[in-house]
Amino acid sequence: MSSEPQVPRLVAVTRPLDRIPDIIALADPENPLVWTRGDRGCVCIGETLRLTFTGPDRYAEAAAEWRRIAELTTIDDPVRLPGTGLVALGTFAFAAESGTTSVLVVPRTLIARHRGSAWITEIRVTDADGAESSIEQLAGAMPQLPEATPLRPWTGTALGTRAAEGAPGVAAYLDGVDRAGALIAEGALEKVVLARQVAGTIEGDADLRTPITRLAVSYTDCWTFAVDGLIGASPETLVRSTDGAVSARVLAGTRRRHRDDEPADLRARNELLTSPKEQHEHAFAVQSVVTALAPHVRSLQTSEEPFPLRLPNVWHLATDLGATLSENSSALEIVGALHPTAAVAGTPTAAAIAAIAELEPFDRGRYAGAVGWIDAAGDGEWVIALRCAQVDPPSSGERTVTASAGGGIVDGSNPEHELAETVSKFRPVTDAFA
Ligand SMILES: C=C(O[C@H]1C=CC=C(C(=O)O)[C@@H]1O)C(=O)O
Repeated sequence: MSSEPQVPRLVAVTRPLDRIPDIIALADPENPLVWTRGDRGCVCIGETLRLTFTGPDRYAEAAAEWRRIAELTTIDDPVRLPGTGLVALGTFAFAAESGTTSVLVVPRTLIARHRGSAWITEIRVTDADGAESSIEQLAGAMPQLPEATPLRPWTGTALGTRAAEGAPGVAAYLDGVDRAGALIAEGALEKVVLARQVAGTIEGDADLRTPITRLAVSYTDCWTFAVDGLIGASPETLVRSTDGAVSARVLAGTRRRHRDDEPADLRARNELLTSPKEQHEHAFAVQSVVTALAPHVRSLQTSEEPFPLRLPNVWHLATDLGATLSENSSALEIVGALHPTAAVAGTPTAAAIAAIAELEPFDRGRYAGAVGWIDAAGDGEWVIALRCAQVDPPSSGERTVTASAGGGIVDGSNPEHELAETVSKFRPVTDAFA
């Protein structure tokens, strides 16, 4: 259900910057809003609008509301690059019945770079912000690049040992994988993705730019994000949509990296590429994306066979997809059509979701949902919220950090191996918050 029954009228002004900003350094240390990969990305300072959504129609309602807002927004944007003009960042809950809200945040100030170009965007509500309300006034008072505040020392936390409240411990997770295997053997479903959660605490005023920087520096093939307390670095692109061109990267199938032992690392890679079980698990994920994307696109092409994607912690089987939009769908509408893919739910989808509800006795929150951004044209980039943790607001001088990781269970999955795989998948977050 939408929290904003009346459609606000916004103004957005973008101007080029003559200096390339350090995106992460400019983020609010305690409430960072960041989206970055390599020489691209943005940081947002302040909020002009926050839209919240819950329930089974959260993606569709967000997409419809964004369309209405974008139509009514006055934009002054001479830069005209992906992500200039009006933009919102968002993070969505995995499950329809989740107690966690899904949000779209329209920033007050957005500072971004795209390779050698950089810009600043200011966004306001026209009829609520007094002197700043008209586009002329906003354009006449554009701020310069702000100075970053100094980084505060990081004290860290040992994430990874304590199960999150209400989440299964190691024994319960192993039992869940066993029971999933039994459901698959009975023919109730073919694949289900089971996750577990671990928790830790950080100081209430911890400077979150440290874990974000660590993720961005180490996971250069991933999108590093910080949206409404959800912080992570995801390798899996749900959809990237630019001027009618759509792309996606599907991942499923994993082996731990052996970074200190090259022969063992190559063996792990080759095992992954030749394992019928991993190929099978991967094929379900690709099929789910192709089926969901097909009605919205034409000329859908995929890489011929899965390729090995090397990340610092794991190898993944990966398939890249490209297509052309056949209708005027926005990135959020495509996200709604794709979620949840078999990389995070299973096959068939409904049976997998039911099995997750039965075998995973906790709310995934935004883990395995979508996180990304959208602009006024409906273009954007959305990834699956993997390799991430939710940082709660401070309470009694501390903030709880809850990290989630899971893996696909198919016929022949071994519970101990699945457990080890979750440990490898937690590593980006446990290292970042260490
Ligand atoms: C569910 C997760 O990863 C998915 C993405 C890549 C590989 C996966 C796998 O091999 O099971 C999972 O489908 C996770 O990281 O929590």
